[in-house]
Amino acid sequence: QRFLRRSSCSCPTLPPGPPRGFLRDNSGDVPRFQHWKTFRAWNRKYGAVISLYLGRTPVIVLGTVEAAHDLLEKRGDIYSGRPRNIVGDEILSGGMRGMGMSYGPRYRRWKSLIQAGLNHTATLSYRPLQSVESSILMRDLLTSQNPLAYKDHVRRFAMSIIFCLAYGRRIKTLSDEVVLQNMKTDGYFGKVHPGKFLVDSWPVLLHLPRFMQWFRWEPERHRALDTALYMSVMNDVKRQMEDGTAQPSMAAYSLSKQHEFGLSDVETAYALSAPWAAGVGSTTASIEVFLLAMLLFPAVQKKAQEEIDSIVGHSRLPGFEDHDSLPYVRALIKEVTRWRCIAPTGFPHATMADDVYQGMFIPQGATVYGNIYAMTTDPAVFPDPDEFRPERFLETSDPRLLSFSTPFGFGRRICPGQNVALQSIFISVVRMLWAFKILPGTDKNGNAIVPSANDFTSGLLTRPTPFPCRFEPRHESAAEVVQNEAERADIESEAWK
Ligand code: HEM
Repeated sequence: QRFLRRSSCSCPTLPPGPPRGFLRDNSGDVPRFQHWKTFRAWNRKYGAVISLYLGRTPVIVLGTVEAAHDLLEKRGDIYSGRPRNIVGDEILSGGMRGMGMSYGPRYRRWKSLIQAGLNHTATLSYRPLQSVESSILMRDLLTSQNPLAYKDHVRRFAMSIIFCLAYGRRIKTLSDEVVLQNMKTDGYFGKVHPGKFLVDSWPVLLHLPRFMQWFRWEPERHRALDTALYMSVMNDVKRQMEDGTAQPSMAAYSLSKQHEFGLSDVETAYALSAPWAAGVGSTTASIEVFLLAMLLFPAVQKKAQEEIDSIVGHSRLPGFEDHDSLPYVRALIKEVTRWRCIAPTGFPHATMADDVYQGMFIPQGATVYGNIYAMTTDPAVFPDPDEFRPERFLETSDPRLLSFSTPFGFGRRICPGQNVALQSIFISVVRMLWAFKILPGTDKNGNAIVPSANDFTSGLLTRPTPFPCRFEPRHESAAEVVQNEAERADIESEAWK
């Protein structure tokens, strides 16, 4: 009612957008598959700030970095909420997953634990761990015969880093019981998006007698499983702390300071699961995007390898100490995160008060998407956006490119794990480039299977659909150095047993 009145008087009106359909609802116009493409088309047609309705909720989509900066960053006091997600956040997660929490005291308590584990100094301290895991990844890639096996190796690499920094223990194989349990959680969580359940559109159903609230049954069963898993991995650390065998980890630190964070046991357990929930799929998908780009743009692969050879030579693996001497590789990684961003609409923010921007009314309770996909493919900022061209980040003085972090979101909700992610990506990417010719798989006649640049999954996160990829040692010493480094890593990794 309020929104209708606003838009039909002389007060500022909602931003322009696609024509409202039946009951003013645009849900039918938003495809289930890769909805970000439609959002981008609307941003191009109607402007940098557009509005639509999903059910009864006004939705604002921001299509340029400037608009995202003006609103999500500069007006963070208004734009840092999250939309209500009854099934996903309230029923399935008991309101304990920080990513879905609205901005307020509970979120800030959660965030202080996350910051303690992912701040700049903590992130630098994970480099030895990331180095060890990447050495093991290199051996996995060198020795595996199956051209699709890299997916599991990369996933194990990303998972083990996150699990170690959160709980101080490695994941040696994807058949680890904790991983198998977690797959059930992840699988279900991925399916719980707002709009799927009637109660998200009709919260009045929450007034039904509880035994009649059929929509609770399945998520509540999953919540019990998730809680048991998160508590059990945290309690393992508690026991190790009592025995004096605990490794430094986010869990050990936050348990030792639990009263300062002001979180209960179960809230702490859920907070510790956040890197796991947000950091594994995203890092894995980014490394897959890197591999896809290397198959499709072999000249870029070669140029990066030449840079690495000139700085590192052939007798040792590159490491973090080489980071600052490899500008092309650094630009290549930025381009990986831009060329095919893996969180195309970010995670939705929500407004906590009414606002007016450039004469347009943005109501309290609106869902606000930063359209990362539109921003990272804007030809005015990134000419020929489908081209994978690291040079665009080197031959520029445009501040938007020099401090490029768009793929990680905006303002107070910006990804707190971005530096952990970038370190994992750097160390794996630079070592793969050093050691291997990254080549397409071949069919039974020996012809290269060139993957599509556009075949991606849909969801909150997107990743390339699987494509075969081969890893061929680039020079005489590569295999030997990889094997030796992996043996050393086996010994060093004992620290995180
Ligand atoms: C390349 C890899 C990654 C990408 C592209 C990425 C991207 C994002 C994006 C777009 C958001 C939403 C920001 C917003 O609301 O504006 C986000 C949030 C978040 N990310 Fe990441 N992320 C990555 C890796 C990681 C890693 C490795 C971790 C943990 C170690 C992590 C932890 C989180 C958490 C906890 C949030 C929620 C923050 C909040 O709601 O306040 N992410 N990420």
